[in-house]
Amino acid sequence: SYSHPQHDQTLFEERYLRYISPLGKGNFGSVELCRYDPLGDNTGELVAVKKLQSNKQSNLEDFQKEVNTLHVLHCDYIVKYKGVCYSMGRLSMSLVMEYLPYGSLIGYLEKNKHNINTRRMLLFASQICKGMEYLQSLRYVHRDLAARNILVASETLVKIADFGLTKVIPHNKDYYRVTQPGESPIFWYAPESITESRFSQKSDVWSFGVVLHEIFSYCDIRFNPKRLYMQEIGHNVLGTSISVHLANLLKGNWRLPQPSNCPPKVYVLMWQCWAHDFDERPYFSDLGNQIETMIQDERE
Ligand SMILES: COc1ccc(-c2cccc3nc(Nc4ccc(N5CCN(C)CC5)cc4)nn23)cc1
Repeated sequence: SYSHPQHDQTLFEERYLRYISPLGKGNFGSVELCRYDPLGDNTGELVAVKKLQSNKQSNLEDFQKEVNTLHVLHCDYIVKYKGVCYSMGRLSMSLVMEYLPYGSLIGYLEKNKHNINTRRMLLFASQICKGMEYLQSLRYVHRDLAARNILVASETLVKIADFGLTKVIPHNKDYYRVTQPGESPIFWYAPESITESRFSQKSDVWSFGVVLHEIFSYCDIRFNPKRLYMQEIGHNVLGTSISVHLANLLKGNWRLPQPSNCPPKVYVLMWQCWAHDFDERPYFSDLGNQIETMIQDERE
């Protein structure tokens, strides 16, 4: 049966949404930990609430698109959307999502690096692959796949979050061209995204390779992709923009170095994701199969 959009979205009443603490700043706003407590006795559930930063019309439209994107996604490896909360008489709105207690992958890996083995890192990588496979089955391109946007639900489960930059590929094309580059995470971008603002399932695969590098570097700030690229480009680049230097570096086949604790077979996987020609990059289904095989082989 046809579901009316406004009835389809679960409505959270602002008066029951109790603020607890800040969780972070995203693309279009801040995310806060709240308890939705209609009974007023602290038995309500903890939720992550993404507040729209400013009531600029453009942000509201983009935010509504993010809500519509998340609303249709149902996957164990994608952060669950719970509903919306209107405030200021529907002038402002917030996105209500499930709260994942362990936070982003960056903080988690840094804090727990000494008791996370290769097997667990491969498990997280395979879950991100499955989440991306699901996303692509709906013709979505995430465009901001990075460890900072992966959340940890438990010691054995991670989920993809932050769909602020996600786009749907039109049916007659296999890529999406962006007009407003905005604040671009170019160090996670494929070459064609840097030079032509071209985004596809294969540019998300490139970014996944960078996420693999982050995971096997335990998200150590010293080996952060931006830092490693800038060391190679040189910090005092003048004139031409950094993205031109980065595109040339990638064209010349320079890639992020093998992290110290990274098994050679995983570094080979990263290089598959970083093929300059996007047609040579594997699909997330191929990557998922290769990683599953590595997990079986991991005796640890
Ligand atoms: C970019 O900032 C964020 C922040 C939160 C979220 C988000 C969306 C949807 C669900 C969700 N669950 C959590 N959990 C969470 C838990 C702990 C922390 N940190 C605890 C330690 N603090 C020092 C930093 C925040 C951050 C997020 N965050 N979160 C997305 C992007």
